Amino acid sequence: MTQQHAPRDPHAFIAGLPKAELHVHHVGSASPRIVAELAARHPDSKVPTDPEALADYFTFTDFAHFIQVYLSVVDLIRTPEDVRLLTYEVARDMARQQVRYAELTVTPYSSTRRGIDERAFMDAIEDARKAAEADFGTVLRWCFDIPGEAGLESAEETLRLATDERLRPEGLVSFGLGGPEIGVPRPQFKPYFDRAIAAGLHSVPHAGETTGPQTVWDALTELRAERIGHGTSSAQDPKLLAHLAEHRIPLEVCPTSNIATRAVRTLDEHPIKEFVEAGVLVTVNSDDPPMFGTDLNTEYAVAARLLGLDERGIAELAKNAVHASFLDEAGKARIAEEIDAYTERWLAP
Ligand SMILES: O=C(O)c1cccc(C(=O)CC[C@H]2O[C@@H](n3cnc4c(=O)[nH]cnc43)[C@H](O)[C@@H]2O)c1
Ligand SMILES: [Zn+2]
Repeated sequence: MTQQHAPRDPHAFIAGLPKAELHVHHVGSASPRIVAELAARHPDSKVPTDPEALADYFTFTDFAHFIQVYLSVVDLIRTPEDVRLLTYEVARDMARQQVRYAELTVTPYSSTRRGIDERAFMDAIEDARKAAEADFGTVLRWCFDIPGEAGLESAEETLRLATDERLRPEGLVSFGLGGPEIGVPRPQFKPYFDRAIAAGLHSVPHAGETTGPQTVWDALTELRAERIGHGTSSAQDPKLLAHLAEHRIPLEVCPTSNIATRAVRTLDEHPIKEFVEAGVLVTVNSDDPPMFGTDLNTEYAVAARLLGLDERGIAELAKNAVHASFLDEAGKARIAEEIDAYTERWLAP
């Protein structure tokens, strides 16, 4: 990606730019409006509904605190109708930001272990996916992730839900691994990723978000990662950066998330520029946008500032996500052409 003079104010350009998002969590995308609606359905919850109190509740002392709060929102989702509402409304919020395609990370284990029937869960996400595509034009695909800290039982269960022909949803494209990394070594999940890959799923684990570059190497060599969730600590290892660049393994970079969970101290210390300078394919993502007080458009503005990009550079960044996606080639070409046409219209005198 070439770096240029930063545009005067990139926000308006970004707001209308067609985009793809590759790293965004299902429950972590619940807006204050959705949280309030779910809390009204289940008034015994400890999650506040008042937007100001919620912003305070979504201020994290560290990554472990973030996961604790995240799970309290997971506890709000109790019925298949909750799942459907959440999914459909998340797609509505994406469409408002001109997101044409998103791979949404869903943790089915967290819902089925809380008592939601597995068949009803799959039907709810699929029903919402189809309705969202018809109503908003946003195409959703699923990444089912293992909540690693919940142990190998959660890996086995996630694999079963992802590969059982009677359950596996049509929109499922990939298999992931999320949650804390400290004390959760990646290699133990190799047999599950091997079976998921054999069943035709792409491998997209989180790695190097809260631990060092060895976790990224493990994700590549043991889990056969095709993209890396975060990969922030890759910046500490020049050989790893060269490997990522040479093998065209994209990083799913989520700048504001890394600050909110205190994985990185400040935005100016974020290594996104080092990734680009090393030739790594960078995609920009929002992770858990309302929890981190952000959205995808804001993440593009942050990346544009850190990388010194003008409109064409920002459009290139948007095309990186399209190329790194698991959409078919015709679908990729359609969105890439839309991005080019939008950019040319914007820059026309
Ligand atoms: O659901 C449970 O019962 C459960 C039990 C033990 C541990 C867990 C988890 O660790 C769930 C973590 C959950 O967090 C999601 N997530 C959202 N954002 C991020 C992120 O930035 N980095 C890593 N994980 C993230 C992820 O989808 C996990 O499934 C659950
Ligand atoms: Zn994530």
